[in-house]
This record gives sequence, C-alpha cells and structure tokens, in this order.
Amino acid sequence: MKDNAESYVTEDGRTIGPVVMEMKNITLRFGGVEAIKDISFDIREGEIRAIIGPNGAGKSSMLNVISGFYVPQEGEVWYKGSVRPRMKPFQVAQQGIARTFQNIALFEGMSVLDNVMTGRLTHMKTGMLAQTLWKGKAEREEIENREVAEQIIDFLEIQAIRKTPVARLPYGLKKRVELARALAAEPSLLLLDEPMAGMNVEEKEDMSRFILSVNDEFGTTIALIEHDMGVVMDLSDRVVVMDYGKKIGDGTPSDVRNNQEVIDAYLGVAHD
Ligand SMILES: Nc1ncnc2c1ncn2[C@@H]1O[C@H](COP(=O)(O)OP(=O)(O)OP(=O)(O)O)[C@@H](O)[C@H]1O
Repeated sequence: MKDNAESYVTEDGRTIGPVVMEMKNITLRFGGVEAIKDISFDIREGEIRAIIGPNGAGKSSMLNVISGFYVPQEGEVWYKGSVRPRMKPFQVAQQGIARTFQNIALFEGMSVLDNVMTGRLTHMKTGMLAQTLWKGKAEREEIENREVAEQIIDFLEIQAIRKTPVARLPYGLKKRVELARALAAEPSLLLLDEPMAGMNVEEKEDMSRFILSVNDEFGTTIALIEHDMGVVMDLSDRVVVMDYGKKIGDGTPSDVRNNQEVIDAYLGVAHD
C-alpha cells in the first residue's frame, strides 16, 4: 500500500502522483433509498480510475458526488488537500473538473467546432460589456480559444467533421465530440460517464485509445464509470467495484478480477 503523498511509476512507465481526491465514508440517500453506503476511496494524480458495477450499483450517483452535483448526507469529499464545500457548476469547472454525460449533452444544431468552443467558456475572461469596449482584446481571446479548440479537434481526429452539425453525426462520433468539449476546458480531472455505452467494438477500441492518449499526452487524471467490466480492465490503473451501493472491491484490475465477491456480483449470485 502506497502512502498518500507518494508518487510511483507504473509498469508502462507512467508517473502516478499523490492523492488528489479522497472520498471519505460517503453515504447518499434518495428518500428511503441508500444509493451509496459508507464508501471510501481515493483518486491519484495522473491515474485512470474506474468505478464499475452492475445496474443500479450506484455508479452514476458516485460520479455525481465526485463532480459536486450531489452533496452526500454523510461523509466528506477532499479535493487538493481540503474538504470541498457545496459548489455551483461553474465553481466545479473553475476547480479544473470537466465531465461527459451518458446521454450525450451536446448542442445538436451547432457545428462540432462551436460545441467544442463551448468547453472554453470558463477560460473566457472578457465579459459582454468589455467585448464592446475593448474589441481587440475580445478578438485576441477568441483567437486563442479557437486555437485550443482546433488543437483538440486535431488530437481527437475529428478535423473532417469540424463544420458538421452534431445532429448529423453517428453516435460514436458524438461521444468523441463530447470528449473534445470536456477537454477544451483543459481539466486536471476529467470525469467520463459510461464513455463506451452503446458503442460497437471498433468505436470502443477508438475511445479506449483516445482515453489513454489524453492521460498520456496531457497528464489528465481520469475517473470513469462503466457498466461493462471488460472494457475498463485494460484501461485502468485501479478499479473500485460497487454493488447495491456498497464497495465490494478496490485495487488493480487483476486484484479485482480475482475477487470472489466481484465475480459473484457480475454473475448475479443471490444476496443474503
Ligand atoms: N435521482 C434519484 N432519485 C431517486 N433514486 C435514485 C436517483 N438516482 C439514483 N437512484 C437510485 O439509486 C440507486 C443507484 O442508482 P445509480 O443510477 O447511481 O446506479 P448505476 O450503477 O449508475 O446504474 P446504471 O448502471 O443502471 O446506470 C438505484 O436504486 C436508483 O434507483
């Protein structure tokens, strides 16, 4: 077990830094339903951390706690060394956290480029009044933001569709545009909500490759939730497994794969 402040180098030569986020004894209820039951785990800088589990395990609820959208009734979320208070979405973005959604949340009528540009909003310092008064400054800022958006479009290999309205794209490409928009915010922590859901094998392979490249090239810490155990095993450094709101496994993919409780949960073994 490594110390929280310690960095280490993985077998494939990537550096995993100290703990950036710590979930401490999180319990989340919706009325009488306990969606998360006293769960603790951490996320280290630079790692790919997956949260997996069968239907209704509590993964989406957990991602919403990580993103600050839900505030748990019990427990604390520590981020970059302090307890995180209740936050508004723009404050979450200012903390360097960006996310994608399971049910794609893009502006369908807008082009790919314009959608990616919306990811730059937190970086735009010039307000509406200032834009009128200092046109030159606003224009410079627009050019800078556009350059970042174009770089991300190149990185995710979607140049050919940059002017295409999102509504016309197949599902797999829409997911990639969502990833591009999240990356445009230049997050230090990227949250992915079932990034491979509904994809065919080829699209899943592409998405896996891009997730690995984002982590490798930009050093972005990635936390993702996924229903399908297989797809995240090759991708993740560490995996949390949830079932019925509880944590039933936490460790490297091989630790988790050999955990009998995890095997039972995925095979649908009856609970006492
Ligand atoms: N907004 C809500 N109001 C009431 N109950 C909720 C709400 N969100 C989730 N739940 C309940 O909490 C439990 C966990 O749901 P959650 O969506 O977090 O699981 P999940 O692992 O993401 O499932 P799936 O893989 O099917 O998306 C379920 O029993 C669900 O019905």
